[in-house]
Amino acid sequence: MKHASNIAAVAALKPAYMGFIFYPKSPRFITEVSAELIKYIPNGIKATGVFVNEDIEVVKGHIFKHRLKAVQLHGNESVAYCEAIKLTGIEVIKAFGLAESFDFAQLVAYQNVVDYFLFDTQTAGHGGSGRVFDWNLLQHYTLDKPYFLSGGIDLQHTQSLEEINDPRLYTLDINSKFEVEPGLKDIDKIKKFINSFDKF
Ligand SMILES: O=C(O)c1ccccc1N[C@@H]1O[C@H](COP(=O)(O)O)[C@@H](O)[C@H]1O
Repeated sequence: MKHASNIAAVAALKPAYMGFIFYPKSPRFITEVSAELIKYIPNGIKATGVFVNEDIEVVKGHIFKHRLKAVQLHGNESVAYCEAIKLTGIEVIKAFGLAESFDFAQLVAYQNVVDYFLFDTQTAGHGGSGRVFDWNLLQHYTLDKPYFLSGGIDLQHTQSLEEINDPRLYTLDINSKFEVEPGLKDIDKIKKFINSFDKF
């Protein structure tokens, strides 16, 4: 999210979270000017900073400056790193890129530190790929911690998403498939997506 009127239009749809990408290599990277717009997000929506292997003091700076309610960590952030962010009092969402080779055992060490896991598609770019992973891999996830499902979710996935019967699936994270251009969300398409569900 980068543009004031687009942020307001998405906020009007009342998502639980709105994400702002503080990763310089992303086409959705927000500058200082666009980061200022976060303050216009209503209290009921969690303004979320998305970071990739960022210096922890830089993350903390954004948390306080922009009054973030959550951070979404998309790199190789350690358990200790997540713990330090958690001490700031905000919600920590730790993202993992899934692929056949993914070792689910590594999640055990994070489970008591983070609020949610986020399962995305494993790519070199760390996220925002628009690619879907094989959701059957989630059969190997044995912990109780609820998770966000992410990675290339599009309008065409509604029915398959409805069929996922997993109480740990906390919410869906949509991104690049609902854009007119990077950082500019397609409001009509998001409305269609929301209205196509009975659950979520
Ligand atoms: O969106 C990005 O550019 C991005 C860059 C680096 C890390 C995370 C990023 N976005 C997050 O990636 C997932 C999946 O997005 P997509 O649906 O595949 O486009 C999502 O959680 C975004 O918040």
